[in-house]
Amino acid sequence: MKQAVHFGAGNIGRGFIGALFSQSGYHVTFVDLAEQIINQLNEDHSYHVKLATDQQETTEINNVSGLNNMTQEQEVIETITNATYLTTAIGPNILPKIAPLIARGISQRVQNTDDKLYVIACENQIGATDILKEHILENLDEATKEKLDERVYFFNSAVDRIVPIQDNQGSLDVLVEPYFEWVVETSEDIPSIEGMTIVDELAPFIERKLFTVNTGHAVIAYFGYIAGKSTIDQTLADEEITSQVQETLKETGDYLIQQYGLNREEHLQYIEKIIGRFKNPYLNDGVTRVGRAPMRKLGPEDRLVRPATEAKKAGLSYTNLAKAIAAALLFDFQEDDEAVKLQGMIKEQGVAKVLKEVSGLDEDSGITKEVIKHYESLK
Ligand SMILES: NC(=O)c1ccc[n+]([C@@H]2O[C@H](COP(=O)([O-])OP(=O)(O)OC[C@H]3O[C@@H](n4cnc5c(N)ncnc54)[C@H](O)[C@@H]3O)[C@@H](O)[C@H]2O)c1
Ligand SMILES: O=P(O)(O)OC[C@@H](O)[C@@H](O)[C@H](O)[C@H](O)CO
Repeated sequence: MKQAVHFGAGNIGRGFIGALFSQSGYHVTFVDLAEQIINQLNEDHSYHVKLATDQQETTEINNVSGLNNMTQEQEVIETITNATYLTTAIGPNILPKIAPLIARGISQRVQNTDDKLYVIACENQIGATDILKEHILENLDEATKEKLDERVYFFNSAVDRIVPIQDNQGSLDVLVEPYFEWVVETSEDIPSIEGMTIVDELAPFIERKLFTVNTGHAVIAYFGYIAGKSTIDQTLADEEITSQVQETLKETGDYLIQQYGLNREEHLQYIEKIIGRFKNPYLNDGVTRVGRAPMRKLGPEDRLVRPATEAKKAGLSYTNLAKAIAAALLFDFQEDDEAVKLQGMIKEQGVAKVLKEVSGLDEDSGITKEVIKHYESLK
């Protein structure tokens, strides 16, 4: 049986990427440090993906197993040696941590076989596979690096499916929204995977996704949090916040339309479809999940700051994006390590210095001034 090894047996791992490999006839080995999930995968060898709809249509996912990357390094290396695909959905900040083990797997593999391995990071981050590749290369010797050509391929991708935190302790089953899109950038003729879309150029797809789905989501999460809401769909019942989302997505939309020559009508329909997805009442998706890791989300290339800087460069409006950045700076959820750290930094250094350090924005830039104005009125 063809083999896929997937790092991150969490919501997207089990609920989307791993499920597509299994449905395409692969055995999927999930690699994770969550001992309970790994044990259960090895006991059950299957789980269910349930759609967040009225009917809860359910698909059984088979041929799955698990390995713990902390305690079963040698087994992970063996699995990489035999795999066709190596994917991740583990969180952008974790990629540097898993790269050394992947590098060891690749080193052993290229000694043993000329078969091709396709590496794809499925994270909400522009160029995530390129970043993972850099970390892997740092851990390879020159002889191995020379053997990568035509043996190990690295493809960037964009991944879209809302999978909330699961409310079913002790079960591997995953509730997911019906919609999904997995776009992979390559010109190679690669083994086909059900549900994977191949494109020559990823930039318009990942930017459209990140700066519409994830920007919109972040706006709802941060304004919802401030308003004391607990879920995304509940927050959208607030008309003021819904209109804030629409105004912000008009700003990212104007940038995307100009940058990629998108059709305005089609893009407006894309926005409406996404807002419809956010309203799904069966998902029960928490504002604290969607707002998680605010320092990552305030990064210079991420969903709030990048469209604001691009809009500014293009002479377009960015005031609603600045307001969303201000709302993100007020996300003080105590169970989120980045939120706690960010609040400490703001207290110590003030907003302008934090925006410089976290978002790469100059202290006297127009965006920083606009963010501070909104921050003062929101707090
Ligand atoms: N959930 C979604 O709606 C969604 C949609 C699209 C993309 N994504 C992206 O997919 C990625 C994963 O998100 P998720 O929602 O599935 O998160 P998640 O927390 O459900 O899953 C992450 C998994 O990684 C594991 N992990 C963390 N650190 C690890 C380490 N050092 N070694 C091994 N395993 C480790 C965790 O135990 C967990 O099982 C993120 O980049 C996210 O942005 C998520
Ligand atoms: O995963 P994050 O933390 O980058 O972003 C939170 C959500 O916006 C995200 O997980 C979406 O649900 C997902 O990107 C939908 O495709």
